[in-house]
Amino acid sequence: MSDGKTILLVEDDPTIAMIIRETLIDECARFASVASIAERNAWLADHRPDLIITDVVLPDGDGIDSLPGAGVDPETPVIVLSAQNTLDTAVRATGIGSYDYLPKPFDLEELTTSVRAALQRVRAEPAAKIDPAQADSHGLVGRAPAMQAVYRTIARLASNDLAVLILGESGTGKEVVARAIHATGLRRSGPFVAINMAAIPRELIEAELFGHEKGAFTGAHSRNAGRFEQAAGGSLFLDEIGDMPLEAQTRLLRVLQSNEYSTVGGSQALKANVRVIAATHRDMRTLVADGRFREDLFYRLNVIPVTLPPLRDRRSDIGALVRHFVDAGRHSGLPDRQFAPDAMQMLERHDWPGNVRELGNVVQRLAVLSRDTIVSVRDVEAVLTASGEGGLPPAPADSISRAVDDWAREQLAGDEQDGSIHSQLEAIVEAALFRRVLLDVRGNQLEAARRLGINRNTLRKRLGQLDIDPANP
Ligand SMILES: Nc1ncnc2c1ncn2[C@@H]1O[C@H](COP(=O)(O)OP(=O)(O)OP(=O)(O)O)[C@@H](O)[C@H]1O
Repeated sequence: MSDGKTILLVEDDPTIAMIIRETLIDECARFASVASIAERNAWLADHRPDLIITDVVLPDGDGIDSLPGAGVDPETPVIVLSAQNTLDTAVRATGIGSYDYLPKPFDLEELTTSVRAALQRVRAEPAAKIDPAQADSHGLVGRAPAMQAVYRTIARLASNDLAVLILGESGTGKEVVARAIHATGLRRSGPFVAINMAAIPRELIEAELFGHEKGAFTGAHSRNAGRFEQAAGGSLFLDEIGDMPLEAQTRLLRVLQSNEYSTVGGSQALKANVRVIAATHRDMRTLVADGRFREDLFYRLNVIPVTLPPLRDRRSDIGALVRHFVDAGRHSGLPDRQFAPDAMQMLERHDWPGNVRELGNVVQRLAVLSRDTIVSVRDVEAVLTASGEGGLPPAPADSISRAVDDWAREQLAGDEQDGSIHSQLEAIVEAALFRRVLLDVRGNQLEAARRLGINRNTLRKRLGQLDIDPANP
């Protein structure tokens, strides 16, 4: 028990108020409970609480927005309870300097832990003031419990400049979250600059990140600003950080440690003025264990990890996401659609290996393909099975390039580099492609060459080299 402490609860639901009182009565000397903003303000006129616990939606207004004018000592910790459960509420709660934000339904043990910490005044970092007009949900749709932890972390990141690592399967929304972290953070008036480590040839990564001087390497005809310079004052989003080559990792670590960098070919030390937000779909601990990612850089980036749950772990958000994608489609000219209840249930049951991105693609396809304004379960079934078991692959070109990347990594990790890696890959890819096309055209080489868009003689020669029998591929 914290001696002599007073807790004020602002909650209009009498049942919740009673449960909270029962839970916390032994944690304080005095427990006051009010049910509206007017009652709260009247109580505050005569008392000074050591902690305020407040609901957001109250009969006479918003429990967060009305608090700053209520004459409370700004140092008083506030715990916000809300069933609104959006990033907006989490961010606004942080904006008033609240101690904690607990989405409803909340866990009573969690509430007790939070209350004890607040009463001992182990305060969180001072919170940034968020302009309520700016605080929408920053493109993030969904209120499932699994997303609440994400919103709370984003809200806590708003008041500091720490590096962030966003983890999650492909298509779970890592880039949307990176943008939300930027948009709610201290650097929101600065630029948001993104760079994808997997999309840039390894020999160019350092020049892309740090810039280069004129003549630094062949083809460097003029000085070029790197992403660190472009993002100055803002946030730098390093997407697919797990794919960053080791040499670039070493440089990045040095920059994060010293806050200084120099351009490729330059000698002057420049000040790094960015918040680094990194993301990857890869398992970082495996990359570290395999020696493919520097452990010290991993720990430096992993101070505040944000782990995005796969869509199958937040199925209750699927309805809201479907609505969101239908609306987005409508704005870009697609027809408006409703979903029959069983059609929606089928979408909710699906496992979504490509996560939110795959759901977005499927919804937009359904909006186009469905003949009726109401999408039926048959429409959904047809689209989900269109590409065989497991539904639509999220992005075929993407999965091919990732498979190639994994394969190439293994080859390059081997001791022997005989310069045949390109021709080996070509043989693997061509053989698979030729076999599929030959099967499709029942061994007709002329037709196969036509579909492949290559010369018939070239095809015949390659089939010989690859030892493929066109009649029995
Ligand atoms: N919670 C969300 N609310 C609304 N849209 C979302 C949400 N999550 C993801 N999306 C949408 O899904 C698509 C994929 O999201 P995003 O590109 O952020 O995923 P990612 O995790 O970065 O994927 P990858 O690992 O393949 O780069 C985007 O169109 C994005 O707008």
